Parts: sequence; structure tokens; C-alpha cells
Amino acid sequence: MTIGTLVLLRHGESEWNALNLFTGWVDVHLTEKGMGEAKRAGELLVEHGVTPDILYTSLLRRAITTAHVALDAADRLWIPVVRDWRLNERHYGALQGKNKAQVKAEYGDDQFMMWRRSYDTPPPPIESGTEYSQDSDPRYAHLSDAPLTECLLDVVKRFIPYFEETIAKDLKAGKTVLVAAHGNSLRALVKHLDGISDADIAQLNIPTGIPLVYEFDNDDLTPRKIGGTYLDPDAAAAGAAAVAAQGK
Ligand SMILES: O=C(O)[C@H](O)COP(=O)(O)O
Repeated sequence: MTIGTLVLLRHGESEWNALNLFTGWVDVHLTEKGMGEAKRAGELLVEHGVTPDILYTSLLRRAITTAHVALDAADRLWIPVVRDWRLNERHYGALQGKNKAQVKAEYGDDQFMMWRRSYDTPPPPIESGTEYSQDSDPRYAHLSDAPLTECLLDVVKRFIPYFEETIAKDLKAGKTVLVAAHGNSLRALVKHLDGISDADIAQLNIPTGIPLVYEFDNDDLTPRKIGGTYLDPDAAAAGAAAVAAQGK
């Protein structure tokens, strides 16, 4: 049995990416640029002969819309879709809605980077009832223990078991799986696939809107190429550098 192909796609630029705000679980729209990135992502799939059989998305419209626009451009809008909160961006706690440059200026570089990129230190929890909390959001009503903040380790703990139960099974069945998600949920998955250490994952940034393709030789799902292959490597390098520089 041939193992399937995994395509990771971070959403296109969102309105809060453009404003340099911590976003997390706040459900913001794409910008015009983000819509264009999503369309280009679909065109790149066609140009490289990558044809998704199934889509997994988070519950957030920036990932849902990106996948929709990309699959429309690739003439694959009809494929089955699975949406699950476990693909969501990390919950950014009390930082949600705050400007990254202002947080950095107020708390200093070390604290800022600790909150953004440390593996196991979450930001302070969001207060319930505040503007950017999700406590009355119906899409999370079924969760008995919805997060109020998360570090990357928390995302690994929620996403990787789900990946093993669902997406990994589809890959082992030979499917091409498109995963439309977020900077930090995709960092959690790439950490798992590539075997990146807790310390080294701090250096990894995922650009918006560029498909990242992983192929596998056997069903332990060890990537054929560590790091996968971005379908537009130059744009990916520039996009990842821009993410790394946020707040500067
Ligand atoms: O939620 C956010 O603010 C972004 O999607 C990811 O932000 P980060 O690159 O600062 O972790």
C-alpha cells in the first residue's frame, strides 16, 4: 500500500496578522492579501499535481476560508471535510487582542519571547467574560475543560493524539490529506513529524498561505524529507522570516 501525502496549509494573512495582534482563538477574517494567498495556494497544488482527497480544518474562519478558496482554485471543493477544535491555533490567553509590539515594549524581549515561543510556559489565562474570551462561544460548548490559555506543549497534547486517530489513518490508507490550520497548531505537528526537540522548536516559524508537502515511505510516517517541501520555497522563507520578526 502506498502511503498518502500530507499537505499542511497555514491560513492566509488575517486582519489581526495585519494589525500585529495576538489572535489565538479569536475568530478573525482574512484580509484581501490573505484571500489572494489562499487562491495562490490552490494554484500551487494544481501546478504540482497535488490533489487533496480530504480536508481537515480548525473551527476558525481564517483556516476554513483559506481551505475553501484554495480548494475552489484547485477544483476540489467537493472533497469531504472534517472540522475539529483540536486543529485550532493555540489559545493565547490574556494576550488575545493585544498588540505584539506593545507587549514586547511593556514586558521586555525575554518575557515576550517566552510567551510566544517557549515550549511549556503559557501566557496568563484569559479572564472569563472579557471581550476576547470564548466562554460563551457555542462551538466550544461541548468541551468540559476548554482552555483559557495554552503553551505549545498543550497544543501537542490535544492535537497529536487526534492526528494519530484520524489524519494518520487516512495517510496510511493512501489518501492525500489537506490540513488547513494555524501557525502554532502546525508547529506542533511539524515538531512531531520531524522529531524536533522542545528547545529547537522555538526557531521554527510557519509562513501564511504556502502549502507544505510531506511524503512518507512507510506507515511509521517518518517523513521522506525532514522539513517537508514548500511548494514556493522563496516565498516560504520570506514569510517565515516575517513571522519571526513580529513584534520587532
Ligand atoms: O495567534 C496568533 O497571534 C498568530 O496566529 C500566531 O502568533 P505567533 O506567531 O505570535 O505565535
